[in-house]
Amino acid sequence: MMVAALGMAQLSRCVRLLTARRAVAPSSVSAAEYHRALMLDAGNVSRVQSRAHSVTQHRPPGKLVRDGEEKKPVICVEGNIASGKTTCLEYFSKTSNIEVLTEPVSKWRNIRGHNPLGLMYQDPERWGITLQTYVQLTMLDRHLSSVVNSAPVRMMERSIFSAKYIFVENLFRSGKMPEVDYAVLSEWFDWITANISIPVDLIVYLQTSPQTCHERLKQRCREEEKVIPLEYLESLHQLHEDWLIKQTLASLPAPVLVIPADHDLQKMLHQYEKNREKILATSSV
Ligand SMILES: Nc1ncnc2c1ncn2[C@@H]1O[C@H](COP(=O)(O)OP(=O)(O)O)[C@@H](O)[C@H]1O
Ligand SMILES: Cc1cn([C@H]2C[C@H](O)[C@@H](COP(=O)(O)O)O2)c(=O)[nH]c1=O
Repeated sequence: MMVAALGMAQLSRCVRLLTARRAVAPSSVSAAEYHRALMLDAGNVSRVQSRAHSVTQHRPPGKLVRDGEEKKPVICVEGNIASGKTTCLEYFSKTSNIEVLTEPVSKWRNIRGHNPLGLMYQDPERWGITLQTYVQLTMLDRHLSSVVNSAPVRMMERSIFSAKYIFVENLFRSGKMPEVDYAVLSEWFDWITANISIPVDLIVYLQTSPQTCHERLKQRCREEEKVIPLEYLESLHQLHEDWLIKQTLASLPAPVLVIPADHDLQKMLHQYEKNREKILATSSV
């Protein structure tokens, strides 16, 4: 469908589709078109913050590469807890032909009958390393996962980079992760990123206020997260800003497109439409 012409009625329908989680017939966009458009677009996307990593760097020499890796562009959607990442991914998956990889939260809540996510929130000093080791493994697995369909673009929820730069960093800086745990996780992370090719072509940052996330988090009511205070979201927010806006925290694996995301759902869908070209770099979706 030509989404550029999407009207209010269609947007409302998309809101209903998101709620109902029904499938919509995919449309087509080629990977070659995506690459070309993304390269051409680089100069005139005003809110793309930097271009630290080019789409041509899919196979850096000397790194391990997953068998049969395709040069399918990878977009990572980043943002605070409950900022609307899943909702964003669902919207694009229902209105365009993309492969969507959501965060493996269900694994973090249940590994062989244990719940490392819940344990971490109960006692971060003891269980932070346990959760973050598993997050790092499962996120790496997501990055390296085989292409599951013929969609020319892959959209992922978060990345191995935000797990490290935001969550591990926050645990350590807040004094809730012992230095030795942080050192072990950092060594693992450095080894992985030095030796394994983890291509990311664009980061979409859903920029919210911590207050908005706190409201949405309470509304979502995930059992483990009931203990999260506003201050925790404020710390995570600051790290996101340092990493993706100020670019003082750590290197960026890809350019950043910032989407203000405090708005209600209807307005967010407008925002996604406004940014569709920049995100998917095609007009044929
Ligand atoms: N723009 C929005 N306005 C109000 N509520 C929203 C909006 N986007 C998402 N939500 C709701 O907020 C909660 C968190 O959204 P979700 O997409 O799961 O966030 P994330 O994946 O970033 O944690 C969910 O209950 C979702 O329905
Ligand atoms: C990546 C990552 C996540 N978490 C926690 C934070 C949240 O409670 C969930 C993810 O939920 P979201 O709604 O998708 O934001 O997992 C964590 O503690 N450590 C991490 O590295």
